[in-house]
Amino acid sequence: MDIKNVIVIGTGTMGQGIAQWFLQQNTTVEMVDANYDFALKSMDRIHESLDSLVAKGKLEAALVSDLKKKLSVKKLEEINPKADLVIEAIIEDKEIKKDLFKKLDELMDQNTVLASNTSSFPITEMAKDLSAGRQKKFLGLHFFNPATIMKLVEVINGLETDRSLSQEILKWFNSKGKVACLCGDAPGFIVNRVARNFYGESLRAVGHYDLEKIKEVDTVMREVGGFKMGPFELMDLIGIDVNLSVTESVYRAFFDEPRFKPHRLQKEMVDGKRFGRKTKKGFYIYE
Ligand SMILES: C[C@H](O)CC(=O)SCCNC(=O)CCNC(=O)[C@H](O)C(C)(C)COP(=O)(O)OP(=O)(O)OC[C@H]1O[C@@H](n2cnc3c(N)ncnc32)[C@H](O)[C@@H]1OP(=O)(O)O
Repeated sequence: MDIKNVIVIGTGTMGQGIAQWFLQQNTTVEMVDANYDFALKSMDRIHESLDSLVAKGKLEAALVSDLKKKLSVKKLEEINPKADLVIEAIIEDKEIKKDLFKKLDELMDQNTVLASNTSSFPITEMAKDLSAGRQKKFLGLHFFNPATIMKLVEVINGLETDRSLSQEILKWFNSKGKVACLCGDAPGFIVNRVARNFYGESLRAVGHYDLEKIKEVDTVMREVGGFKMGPFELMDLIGIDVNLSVTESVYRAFFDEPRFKPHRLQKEMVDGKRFGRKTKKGFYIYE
């Protein structure tokens, strides 16, 4: 199989990274966002990112000029109905995602594959209101931030997903340098489930906002634990708001299992609009 045309819906941090990664595979990418101007800004940021790869000598200027022509911003009703793949990377709200997929089910050709980049919602449940044919062509494709760099892609089958399709997609990603792995359709899949305790225990260890303790935990996990980033640095990268909604969703999906319980400090940070790097203020301040 080959993926030549992709539509990415939702152009926040993840959607933007996913769109850029596909573009760099020479795929035609259409970006859609409920806020059209925001999508245009995301396209500008992809252009800037590609230009910086040219400046670093990692990509040829001529190639980047060709790639930019393959990237566009569209309204939902204008997208190519025959695209190979649509990836949804919108807000982590199950009902909003399900409504979008119902619209896409009608809009898109029967051969188009629909995928969700959900961090935590079960794929079978997301697919259940779609037509029987589409349920076979619906799966989870979960990328990691920054999507242009992080190799892992979790591939998740719903109960009805055509197994040969997910195997083909898995092979396609691996042939493009990603490390794709098949995960069970369990809340949080693999990484976001295991990582709940990385964040949760760290939050419980500091208890309340205390920058010195936060730095201490991060330093220990990075320098001694061998993690690329400490838990608080990583929450700032992912977005503390995004991380809280993933925590709440995993917690609820496991019937309020105490080990996945969100921490009050996460909520306090979100209430204070300290979302992390994207607002220049999270556990750390970014000038
Ligand atoms: C919530 C979701 O459902 C799931 C998730 O996304 S969970 C989060 C998963 N992500 C992680 O665990 C990230 C862990 N951190 C890392 O891997 C690394 O620290 C990192 C890749 C972010 C940065 O790498 P590091 O070597 O520490 O720093 P640095 O030297 O500044 O950057 C390395 C390269 O990454 C690039 N980079 C850094 N941050 C970036 C970002 N946010 N976006 C795009 N590129 C970035 C840099 O430009 C640099 O590129 P270059 O080699 O061409 O110069």
